[in-house]
Amino acid sequence: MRIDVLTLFPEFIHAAAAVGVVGRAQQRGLIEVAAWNPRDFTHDNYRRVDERTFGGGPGMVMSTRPLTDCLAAIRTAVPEPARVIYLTPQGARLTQRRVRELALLPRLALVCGRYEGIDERLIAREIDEEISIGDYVLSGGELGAAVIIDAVGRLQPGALNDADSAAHDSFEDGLLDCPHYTRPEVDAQGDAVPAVLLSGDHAAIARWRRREALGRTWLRRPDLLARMTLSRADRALLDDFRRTWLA
Ligand SMILES: NC(=O)c1ccc(NCc2ccccc2)nc1
Repeated sequence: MRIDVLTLFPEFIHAAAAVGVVGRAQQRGLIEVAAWNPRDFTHDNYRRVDERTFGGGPGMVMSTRPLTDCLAAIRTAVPEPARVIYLTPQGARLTQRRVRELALLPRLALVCGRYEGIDERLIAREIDEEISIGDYVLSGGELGAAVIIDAVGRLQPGALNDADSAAHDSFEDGLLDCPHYTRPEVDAQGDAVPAVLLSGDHAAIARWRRREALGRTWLRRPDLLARMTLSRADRALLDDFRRTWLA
C-alpha cells in the first residue's frame, strides 16, 4: 500500500512511520509512506501557505493554490488512483471497521490541515472523505495521519508477527480486550495472576478471556455491546460475569 501525506511537517510523518511495526512494514516493502510539503509549491518569497479568513475574525486558512499544486504532484507521482482523506474535527469518527476497509485500498492520500483548516472549495473539489480521530481539536491533522498510517499499516499482510497479532484479533470482534499478565506469578506487592491462566486448561483459559472481554465491554463501553448480537454462549458468559460483579 502506498500512503502520501500532504503536510507542513514532513519530518513528523517520516518519524512516526519509521518506528515499530510500521517501520518494519516499510522495510519489508509492505507499505510506502511519502510526505509532501505544500510550502514547496509556493512561488512568493515568503513561501506563504495561509491567508486571512474571509468574513473577518481570528485565524488563518490554508491557501488553495499551493495545496492544489501539491495534490496534483501527489496524484501524478504514482499511476494508482488515491483515495484522498482530509483529517478534520468535522470528519466521520474513525473506527476499526473503517480502518479495515481503508487497509484494503491500494493507495491513500492524507491531507493534514493546520490553522483553521483548508478552503472549503478545495474540499469540494479534491477531498473524497473527511475523517476525525476524536472529538477534540489539535494544532494540525498530522497526528490523525499518523494514526491512520499506524492502524492501516499494521493490518497489511505480513506486518504483524505472532507477538503482535493478538491485539489484531481482540478488537476485530468489536469487544474490548481481556486483561493480560506476565511474570512473576505473584509480584512484589503480593498480587497474583488469575489461577486459570496458569492452569494449562486452554478451553477454560479461552472461556475466561472471552468472559473478561465481554464483562469489560459491558462495564466500560456499553455502547459497543449494544451494537452486537451475542451468541447464547457469550450471553451465558456475560451473565456469569455480571453475577460475580454484582454479588
Ligand atoms: N479530531 C481530529 O481528527 C482533528 C483533525 C485536525 C485537527 N486540527 C487541524 C484542523 C483544524 C480545523 C480544520 C481542519 C483541520 N484537529 C483535530
